[in-house]
Order: sequence, then structure tokens, then C-alpha cells
Amino acid sequence: MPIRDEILIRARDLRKSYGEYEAVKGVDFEIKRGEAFGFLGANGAGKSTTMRMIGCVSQPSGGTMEVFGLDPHTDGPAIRSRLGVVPQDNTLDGMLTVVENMTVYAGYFGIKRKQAKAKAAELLEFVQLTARSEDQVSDLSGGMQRRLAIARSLINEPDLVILDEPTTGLDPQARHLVWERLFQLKEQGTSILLTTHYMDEAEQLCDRLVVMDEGLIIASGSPRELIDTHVTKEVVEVRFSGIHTTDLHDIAEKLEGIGAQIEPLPDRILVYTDDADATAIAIEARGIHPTSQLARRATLEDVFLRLTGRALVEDE
Ligand SMILES: Nc1ncnc2c1ncn2[C@@H]1O[C@H](COP(=O)(O)OP(=O)(O)OP(=O)(O)O)[C@@H](O)[C@H]1O
Repeated sequence: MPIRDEILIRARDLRKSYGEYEAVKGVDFEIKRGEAFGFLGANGAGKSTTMRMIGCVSQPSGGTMEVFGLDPHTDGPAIRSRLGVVPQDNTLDGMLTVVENMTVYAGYFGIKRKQAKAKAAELLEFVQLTARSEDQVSDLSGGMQRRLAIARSLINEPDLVILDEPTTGLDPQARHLVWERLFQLKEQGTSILLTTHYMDEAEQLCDRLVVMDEGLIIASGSPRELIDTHVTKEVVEVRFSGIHTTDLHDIAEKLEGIGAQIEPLPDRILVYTDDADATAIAIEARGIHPTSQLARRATLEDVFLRLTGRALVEDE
């Protein structure tokens, strides 16, 4: 589906403070109809805070924002009626059945019971939960609950679906099932806004994204543009068995000048390069003999590392 020029969200110098603490420090972005737009960043970057402002559950402390051309300060209910939201926390009612979660939620939008039931059936089919319709939600797996939350967010036929970390905490198979549904939503032309700290999720799903760090947007573009702008084509991962981190830093110093940049990590050294073969020869020529060398294409993880000096996901 083509991305259209219609701007759904326009934010300028958007800010949010909690007391003295500035969680969002002035960000600018525009989200167009038909695109899948991502906020990529580590925990605490300010992604959820930004989503809550868009969803009108939290008011900005500064700057301006239009959502569907409306003002979140004064038009919250009108904006919310056109949004689908999948929050980071599970807000399903575990005591109700799958289909009841759908129809009760439909009631908040004033959707009549008969219409709600028909729409719920259609959406449960879409997320492959028809067979579980009458089961209590607490009996579903985490992945199924996430798919149900996605189905529920679509009940009001929203102009934009916001998904805050849609696959965090899911196992790989459950993640892929969620991704499949999001791909299909994209195919159908639904506008999607998602936050994630998984670079593969951002790379696969997002047409455009911003990288957020410590309340600021530090880079923006398509995944390809971000990689092309901020890192080289390839990365050689150089490993040494049984070596201490401080010794790795010494070796990294000896590699300086090879490739475009050398990045020592606790367990390996990354060499950013446009020619992995020439890099391997240059490393040997300096008398350094790694246990292994792996050449791979550069990813958004490398973009994040080069921009912040930190890994995107440190605890998983
Ligand atoms: N209600 C609040 N009161 C005080 N501080 C808050 C509040 N909500 C968020 N913060 C702080 O603001 C910062 C940004 O949080 P936010 O939840 O937006 O980050 P995030 O990028 O979404 O990361 P995460 O994936 O951990 O949610 C964090 O330091 C967080 O502790």
C-alpha cells in the first residue's frame, strides 16, 4: 500500500517533564498515512512517554503536536476515538473470555452489540484466535494475549494503531506470529506506529523510524538510510578466546586505522568496513590472530552503538 502525503501526526519541540526530570527533551517528527513508523531506543529513552502523549493519556509539558490535525489538549476524546492502542502493559481482562474482551472494549466506542460481535469475530479470525473465542483470557499464552490485544485495538477501525513494544517478552515463535499479523496490517494500508528496542523488529517492520536516546531523537530515516548514513556496509566481528576485556582494548588500539572505525565490546571487537576481505588480511598483517572473525552486514544495532557508544539491548 502506498504511503500518502497526508500527515497524521506532527510534533514540534515536544517535551514532557515529571517534576524536575525531563523524560522527553524536545522532539520533532511527522508520521504519514499508510506508513509503519518506529521509535527505536533502549529502556527509558522516552518512547512510551511520547506514545502516551500521542494517545492523549498524558499532556505535553511543552512544544506543539497535532494528531489528525487536532489538538491533544482540547480534542482528546476525538483523537482517541480514531486511535487503536496496544499498551506495553497487559490491559486485557483475564477473567473475561476472549470474545468478551473484544465486545466490552467495543462498548467504550459506542459500537452496537450486534455490530461488535460481527467485528470481533472478523478480528479474531485475523489474529488466528477464533478457536479460542470462548476461552478465558487467563488461559491463553503470552503470545496469544498479545495477538488479542492487537485485535482489540482494531475494533474501532482506527486511522492509526500504536503498539508499545509489541513483542517484548515473547518467545521467538510468538514474536513471528505477531510480526506476521503486523505485516498483514501494513499490507492492508493500516498506519502503524510502534516502539521497540529490538533492532530486527524495527528493521523488518518500519518504513521510517527515529532513534531515541535519553529523551532526544538522535537519528531518523528508513532503516537502509540510517545504516548507509551512520555505518559502513559491513562489520567484522573479531573474537579471542580466554582474553580479558582490558586486553581486548589493547588489541583494539593495535587495530586502529583498519576499516572506518574500531569498536571494542566486552567480549569482541567490531571493525566497521566496506571491504571485509581486505580487513581480514590487514588484521593478520598486524600480527594479530583472532580465534574467529565473522563478517556480517551492518544493522540498526550498529547504528545505535555508533551513535551512543552503548548496545541497544544490554540485559537480554
Ligand atoms: N510517571 C512517571 N513519573 C516519573 N518518571 C517517569 C514516569 N514515566 C516515565 N518516567 C521516566 O521517564 C523516562 C522515560 O520513560 P519511558 O517509559 O518513556 O521510556 P521508554 O523508552 O518507553 O522505555 P521502556 O521500554 O522502559 O518503557 C524513564 O527514566 C522513566 O523512569
